[in-house]
Amino acid sequence: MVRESIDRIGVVGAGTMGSGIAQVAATAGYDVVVRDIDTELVESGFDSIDDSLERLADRDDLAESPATIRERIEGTTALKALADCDLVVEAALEDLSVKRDIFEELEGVCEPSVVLATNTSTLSITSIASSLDRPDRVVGLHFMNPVPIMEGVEVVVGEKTSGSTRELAHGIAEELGKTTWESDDKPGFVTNRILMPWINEGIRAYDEGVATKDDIDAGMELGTNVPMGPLTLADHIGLDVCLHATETLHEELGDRYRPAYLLKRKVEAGELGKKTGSGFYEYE
Ligand SMILES: NC(=O)c1ccc[n+]([C@@H]2O[C@H](COP(=O)([O-])OP(=O)(O)OC[C@H]3O[C@@H](n4cnc5c(N)ncnc54)[C@H](O)[C@@H]3O)[C@@H](O)[C@H]2O)c1
Repeated sequence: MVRESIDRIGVVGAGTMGSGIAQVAATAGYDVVVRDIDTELVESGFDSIDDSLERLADRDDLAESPATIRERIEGTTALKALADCDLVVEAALEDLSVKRDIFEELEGVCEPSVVLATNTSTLSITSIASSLDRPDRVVGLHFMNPVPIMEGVEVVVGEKTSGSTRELAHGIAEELGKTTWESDDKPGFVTNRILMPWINEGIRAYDEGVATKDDIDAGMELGTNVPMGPLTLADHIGLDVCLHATETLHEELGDRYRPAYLLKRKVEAGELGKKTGSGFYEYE
C-alpha cells in the first residue's frame, strides 16, 4: 500500500518546473522541501517562486500572503532531507541516467510507502523505475509550464505502477487545484506525442518557405484557435527542450518524428528561444 495522508512534499530540482511545483504545493497548504545540487540553484528557485507569488498577489489570485506561503518551503542540497516527506516529485534534468540515479537514492532515503513521482516530459516511467525494489510506487506526474498557471496535469502509468499509486497521483494533483488526465507509458504520453510533431512541422514549414514565421503562427492561431502558433510556442518552451523531446520520440517511434533541420541548427547556434533572447523571434 502507499501512504495516503500527505502533509509534506519533497521536490527534486529547483529549476523551472521544480520551483513551480514547490510553489503550488505550498500555496495549497503543504509543507515543502526542495532539493537541488547546489545552494545557488536552490536560491535561484526561490527567486522564481518569490517573483511568481508577487505577480499572483498583485492580481488578487492568492488566498494568503506570499510570505505565509513562502514560509512553508525549505531549500536543501541534501537528498536525505527528503526522508520525512510523504510524497516526492522529481523535476530534475530530462536525462534517463540522472533520473535513475535520483530514484535509486530516493528509494534508500524515503519510507517504502512513499510515492515517488516524476515530472518527465518524454522518458519512460517504467525505465526510470526499472532498477528499484518497489517500482509499483513510481508514477508520472507531468505538470505543464508555467506550473502555477496551467491547469492540467498528465498522470502517466508505468508497467509496474500500482492502482493505489495511480489513485494517489490523481488525488494529489486535484488537491493542488489541477485537473488530470491519464496516459499509458508510451513515448511522449498524450501531450508531447502530439505537440512535438506539430511544432516540428511548423519549423519545417518555415524552413521550406511555406510562409513567414509570423504568418505560420497567425495561420495556426487564427485558423485553429490555439493561443500560440508553433514557432512562438517553441521559443517559450525552449528550442533545446523541443529538440531533446523530438529526438527521444524519433528514437522510440521512428522517422515521422525526425527533428526539423532548422531546429537542430538553431540549437547549435545557441538560439534557444525566449530564455536566450532569441529563437525564431527576438526578445528584450
Ligand atoms: N520546462 C518545461 O516546459 C517542462 C514541462 C513539463 C515537464 N518538464 C520536465 O520537468 C523536468 C525539469 O525540467 P525544467 O524545465 O524544470 O529543467 P531545469 O533545467 O529548469 O531544472 C532542472 C533542475 O534540476 C537540477 N538537478 C539536476 N540534477 C539534480 C539532482 N541529482 N538532484 C536535484 N536536482 C538536480 C538542476 O540543477 C536544475 O536546477 C524535466 O524532466 C523536463 O522534461 C519540463
